[in-house]
Amino acid sequence: MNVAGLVLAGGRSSRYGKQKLFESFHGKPLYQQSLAAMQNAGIPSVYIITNRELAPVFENHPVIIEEHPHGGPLRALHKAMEKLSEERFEWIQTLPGDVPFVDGDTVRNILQAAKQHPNSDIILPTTDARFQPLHAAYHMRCLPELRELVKKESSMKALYDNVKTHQLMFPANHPAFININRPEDWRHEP
Ligand SMILES: Nc1nc2c(ncn2[C@@H]2O[C@H](COP(=O)(O)OP(=O)(O)OP(=O)(O)O)[C@@H](O)[C@H]2O)c(=O)[nH]1
Repeated sequence: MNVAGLVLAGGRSSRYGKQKLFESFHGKPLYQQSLAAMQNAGIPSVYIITNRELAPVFENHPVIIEEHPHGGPLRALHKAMEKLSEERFEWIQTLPGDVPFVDGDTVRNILQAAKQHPNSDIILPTTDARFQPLHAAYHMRCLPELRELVKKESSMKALYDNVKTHQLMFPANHPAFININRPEDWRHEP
């Protein structure tokens, strides 16, 4: 299976008060936990999608730059899929960049489900009855639907409602899905 990793790293961090992705966690910028999780899961090609303003900070890493900053995850996924559609990839595995406890096993489980359900278009993790579309695997077959939804300014939910989505259940309170929105969220270490 040919998989590209994609770390979503172009948010505003308005609730955090400054860019949370570069906060130090275990001596490294927070977003690097997501890169490490992808690499530990055996994904050799991992891209960061971000905007023009933040891009220079990721200087040593392959970056995809959005034309319109802060367009949200659906637009970011669309941009990355267009960009990578000429390459050999079948799936794009996404991760947000603000998840300190994400790990390779979680990503490996999602990709295992992709192998077991080859006709699915999305492997959508679900925990505590909540969908986790920023931690999902998207088959390249989603591209035509993504093009339509971006024109309509739809949300991520519209995508997983409109294509063949396989839900993958994770236990409640799974640490890989804890994200940092505000400075006080660091208190909730698992
Ligand atoms: N590339 C890209 N990443 C995004 C975008 N919006 C959010 N993200 C990323 O998605 C993850 C979750 O983001 P959120 O916490 O929902 O949004 P945020 O804009 O970072 O923060 P708030 O302004 O507080 O909502 C983070 O890693 C963000 O950097 C976007 O428009 N483009």
